[in-house]
Amino acid sequence: MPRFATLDDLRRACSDLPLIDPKAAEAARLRQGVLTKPPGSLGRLEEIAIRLAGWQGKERPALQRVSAIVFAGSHGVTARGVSAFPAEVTAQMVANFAAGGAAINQLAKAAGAELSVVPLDIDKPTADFTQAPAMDDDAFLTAVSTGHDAVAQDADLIVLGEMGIGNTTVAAAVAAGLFGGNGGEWAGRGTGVDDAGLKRKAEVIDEGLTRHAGRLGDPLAVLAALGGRELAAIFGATLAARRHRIPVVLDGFVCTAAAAPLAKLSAGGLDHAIAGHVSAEAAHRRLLEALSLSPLLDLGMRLGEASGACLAVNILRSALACHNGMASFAEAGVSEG
Ligand SMILES: O=C(O)c1ccc[n+]([C@@H]2O[C@H](COP(=O)([O-])O)[C@@H](O)[C@H]2O)c1
Ligand SMILES: Cc1cc2nc[nH]c2cc1C
Repeated sequence: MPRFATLDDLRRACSDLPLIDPKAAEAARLRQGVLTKPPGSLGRLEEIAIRLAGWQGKERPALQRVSAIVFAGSHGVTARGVSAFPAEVTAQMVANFAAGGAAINQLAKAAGAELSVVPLDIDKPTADFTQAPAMDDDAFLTAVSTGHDAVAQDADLIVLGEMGIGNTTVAAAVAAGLFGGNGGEWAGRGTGVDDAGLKRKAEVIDEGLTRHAGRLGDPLAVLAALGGRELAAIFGATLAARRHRIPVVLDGFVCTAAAAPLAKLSAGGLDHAIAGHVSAEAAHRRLLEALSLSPLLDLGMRLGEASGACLAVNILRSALACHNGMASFAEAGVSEG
C-alpha cells in the first residue's frame, strides 16, 4: 500500500503545510544587519541565508547533508516523435548515472551533494496522454509516494531533478493544464528538436489538453493525466520536504512544472522552494513568473538531471559561509554607518 492510498489522502497532506519559523528568520535578519558590510550589500545572498534559517528553524543554518535526488521515468508520448533522442536513452542515462559518467555526477560532487537516482518503472512507459491519462490513480499515487519517501528527514537541503526522454512535452502539457495557454506557448526544443519537431510537440500538447479538458481544474488530476512518474515523484518529494521543513532547490522546466501543482493546491505551497536556475527551455521563464519564483542562475543550461539546481547549491553554500562566518561590527571593531 503506498503512503498515499487515495487522492483524498494526498489532497489532505497538501492542504495542511507547515510554515516558516518566523523567530529563526527574524534572528537571521537581525544577524545580517550587524555583519561587517553595508546593509543589503550581499543582495540575494542575504535573503537566501534568512530563508534557509527560517525553514531550518535555526539562526545559523547548515548545509551539512545536501541530498540531490534524480527521478527517472519513461513516457508513452515519445511514440509521437517529440524528442531529438530515442526513448531508450532514459535507461542508458540511468546506467550512466550509476557508473558516475554523467554531468550530474560531477556537479553533485562539486556542490558537496550526495546523489541518489530513483528510476520509476522505466521499463513500463506511461500511456501516451493523447490517448488516455498518462497514469491511473494507482500508478500516480505510487510514484508520488516513492518521491515522498525518497526524502531523508535529516537532510538540510533537498535538490531535485529528473531524467526522461519526452518529458519536456509532458512538462509543457502540465504547465498549460495548470496555468492555461496552448501547446505553442509552452512547447520548447527540449533535447534539440527541429522546427518540424517543435510544431509536432505543440500539436501533441493541444491534443492532450483537449482530451483531458474535464480534468484541468484539478491540479492533481492534471499531473496524473498529463504528467509522468518522475514528475509525480518530484511533486511527492517537494511535498515531503515541506512537511519536514526542509528547503528545496528546483532544477529546470520539467522539475518546476512537476512541483507547480503544490502552489496551485495551497497558497504559498512552494515558499520552501528556490529556483536554482532558469533553463534555456523557452517556457521556463514564463512558468517561474507564474509561480513568482526568481531563478538564481541563468546560464543557458538545458540538461535536466538536477544540473542547474546542483550548481546553485554552491551559491547557497557561499551565502551561509558569509552568514555564519562573518564578524559583526562590534566583534571586528569596525565603525557602523
Ligand atoms: O528541465 C529542463 O529545463 C530541460 C530542458 C531540456 C532538456 N531537459 C532534459 O532532456 C530530456 C527531455 O527532453 P526531450 O527533448 O526528450 O523532451 C529530459 O531527460 C530532461 O532532463 C530538461
Ligand atoms: C544524453 C542525454 C542526457 C540527458 N540528461 C538529462 N536528459 C538527457 C537527455 C539526453 C539525450
